[in-house]
Amino acid sequence: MLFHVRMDVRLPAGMDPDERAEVLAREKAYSQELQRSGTWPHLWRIVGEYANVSIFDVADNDELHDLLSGLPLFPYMDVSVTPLATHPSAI
Ligand SMILES: O=C(O)CC1=CCC(=O)O1
Repeated sequence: MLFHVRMDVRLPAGMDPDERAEVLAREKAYSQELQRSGTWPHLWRIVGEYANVSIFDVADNDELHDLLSGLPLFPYMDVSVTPLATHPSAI
């Protein structure tokens, strides 16, 4: 199943710089592992925003929820999920 996911990152302004760097490094490693496995086939920056749009390819809602809630940045993001179906005109 494919899902469109938008993530808006909202790190606290006063966050400790070392803690910020550490969580960002863990986020990068986590997302790159999922990208390599094909579970996260698209990850795009939204121009002018600290946000991304992503496509996830997972078995079901529960797998997506587990992956998203495991993101190191999950406590610092607003996440919006849109399930995708096949468009009848798609070729
Ligand atoms: O910077 C972001 O958009 C948040 C994020 C998701 C995966 C990643 O590596 O960073």
